[in-house]
Amino acid sequence: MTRVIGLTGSIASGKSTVSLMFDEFNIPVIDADKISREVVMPGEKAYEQIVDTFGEEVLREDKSLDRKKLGAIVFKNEEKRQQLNNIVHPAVREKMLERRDAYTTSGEKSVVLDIPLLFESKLKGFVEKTIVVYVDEDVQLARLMERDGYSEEEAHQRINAQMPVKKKAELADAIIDNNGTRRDTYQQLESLLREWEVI
Ligand SMILES: CC(C)(COP(=O)(O)OP(=O)(O)OC[C@H]1O[C@@H](n2cnc3c(N)ncnc32)[C@H](O)[C@@H]1O)[C@@H](O)C(=O)NCCC(=O)NCCS
Ligand SMILES: Nc1ncnc2c1ncn2[C@@H]1O[C@H](COP(=O)(O)OP(=O)(O)OP(=O)(O)O)[C@@H](O)[C@H]1O
Repeated sequence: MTRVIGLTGSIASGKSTVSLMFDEFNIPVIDADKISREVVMPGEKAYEQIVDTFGEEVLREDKSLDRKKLGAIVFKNEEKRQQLNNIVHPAVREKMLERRDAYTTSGEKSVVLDIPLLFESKLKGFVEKTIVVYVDEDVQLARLMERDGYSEEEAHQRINAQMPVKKKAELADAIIDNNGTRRDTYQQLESLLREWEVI
């Protein structure tokens, strides 16, 4: 039986950083953010729906999606964000499940689903156990502003678009505290996977 683990956290809490660490244990990761980019490529159904809903002004000259522009619209306006979610999420869910099922069918020992909105979108049923990558809010804000060059206001808008990471930590089966060094984080992950007998 394949162990299906859900990995989540809040924006810039360190999901991708932890996600990469699973490579070292040869555990495959299905990345919802990555899939959400695939399903909005020109020609895809979700792409057409986004253009119909938000207009040509969210496109670049080459007709690909201008993610910065769309982000600036949806993180300022909850109703618009909901509209975008209603377009993108069903397509992401379908692809994620297809890939999860391919791993379970091929008899993989374990697989990780990296889903930023695991709790918000009520996807807990997709996985057996959940890990939340936790950081304190001041660390999260600083790392987000540093990584993406957002102003404090833009960074707050994005953080506020999700359930607070503290609340996610309360819902998790396990918490990885990513306030320290990457090495500290790696060690927590390794001991958790040993405890769960995944490695
Ligand atoms: C708005 C978009 C175009 C901005 O793209 P951009 O390249 O700037 O950001 P990216 O996709 O890398 O997302 C970065 C982080 O933002 C957060 N985030 C993204 N979308 C959302 C959302 N709808 N609600 C709350 N947080 C979100 C996540 O933590 C994600 O890891 C893009 O995020 C998007 O299409 N979002 C809707 C789909 C979605 O919910 N994706 C996240 C989970 S599948
Ligand atoms: N332990 C750490 N020490 C220092 N910097 C870190 C640490 N963990 C992550 N970072 C940095 O913080 C930023 C956010 O991390 P990461 O991209 O992994 O977050 P994320 O949760 O995947 O974000 P998103 O939700 O936007 O996809 C990155 O610039 C990353 O390099």
